[in-house]
Amino acid sequence: MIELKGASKKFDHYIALENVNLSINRGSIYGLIGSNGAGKTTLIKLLAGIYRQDRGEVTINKESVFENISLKRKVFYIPDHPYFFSQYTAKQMARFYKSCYPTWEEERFQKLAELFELNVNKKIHTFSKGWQRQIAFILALSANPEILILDEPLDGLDPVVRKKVKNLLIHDVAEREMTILISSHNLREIEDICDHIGIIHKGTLLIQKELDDLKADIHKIQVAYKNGTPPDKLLLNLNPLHTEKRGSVFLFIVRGDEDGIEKQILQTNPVIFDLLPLTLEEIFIYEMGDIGYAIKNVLV
Ligand SMILES: Nc1ncnc2c1ncn2[C@@H]1O[C@H](COP(=O)(O)OP(=O)(O)OP(=O)(O)O)[C@@H](O)[C@H]1O
Repeated sequence: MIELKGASKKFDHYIALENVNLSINRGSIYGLIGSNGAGKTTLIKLLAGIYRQDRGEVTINKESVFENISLKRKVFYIPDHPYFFSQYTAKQMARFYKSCYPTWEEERFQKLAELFELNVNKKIHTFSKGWQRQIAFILALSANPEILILDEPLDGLDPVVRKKVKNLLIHDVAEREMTILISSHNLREIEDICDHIGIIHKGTLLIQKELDDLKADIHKIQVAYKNGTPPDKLLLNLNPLHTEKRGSVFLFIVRGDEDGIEKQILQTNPVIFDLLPLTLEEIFIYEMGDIGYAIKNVLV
C-alpha cells in the first residue's frame, strides 16, 4: 500500500505540494490528474524516492520511501522522458536492470522484445522517442515490480502500441496485483484504464475517489413532456447541478442514486426519458465547478 500523510514539498519558497493525503491499495490503478505545474511529478518523485518531503510521511507498505534501497527494488519509475545510459542497447539496459531487480524475468524480456519486434542489439539513443518509451515499458514489465509509477506514460505512442501497453499493464495488475500510479493530463486515457483517481490542483489533492463511485453519484438525464415543461416539484426534488434545453428536450445533470432518480422521473410521465452516464470530463466540470472549468481548459 502506498501512502502519503500530510506530505508537503517546497522548492525555495514555492510550495509545490501542500499537506497531501493519498492512499493507493495494492492491485489498484490510480490516475493522478492535474494541469501543468499542479504538482504531479513532484508527488511521483516523492514516491520514487527521488525527492524527500519537507513535512509529513511518504510510505510504501508502511516503510518510509526516501533512501530505502530495499523498497526501490520493488518500484519501477518511468519518467516523462525515459532515461537510458548513453550508447547502451536494450539488451545492455536489461542486464543492468537484472542486477537491480531481484524479480527480473529474462524470459519475459525476450518475449516482450519479440512482441514489440524490438531489435535488442540496437543502441537505444538511435530509436525514435515513441520507440524509446516502448523500450522503457518492456524493461519495466520484465522487472516485475510490485509498484509501477508512470509519468505521462502513453504520450508519443501510436494507437496500436498504446492498446498493447494498456493490455499488458492490466494483465500484470490482474495476474500478480501490481499497483500502478499514472499521472496524466488526458482524462479519457485515465478513464479507460484507472479504477481510482486523484485530482491535484496547485499542489493540493482536491478529490480522491473510486472511479465507479464518482460515476454512480452523478447522472445526465434527458426528459421531454407533453405540455412542454417538467413539473416544478420534480425540479425541486432533483435540484440539478446544470440545466439545458435543446428543442423540446430538457437536459439535467443531477446528483444521487440512479434508481431513486429514475423512480421520481417516471412518476411524472415524461414522453422521453434517458438516463445517461457522464464522461470523466463532464464529471470533472460539474463536480468541481469553477476549478473544474479552469483545469478542463488545460487538460485534453
Ligand atoms: N526542482 C525544482 N525546482 C524548483 N521548482 C520546481 C522543481 N520541480 C518542480 N518545481 C515547481 O513545482 C511546481 C510543480 O511542478 P511539477 O513538475 O510537480 O508539476 P506537474 O503537475 O508535473 O506539471 P506538468 O504537467 O507540467 O509536468 C511547478 O510550479 C514547478 O515549477
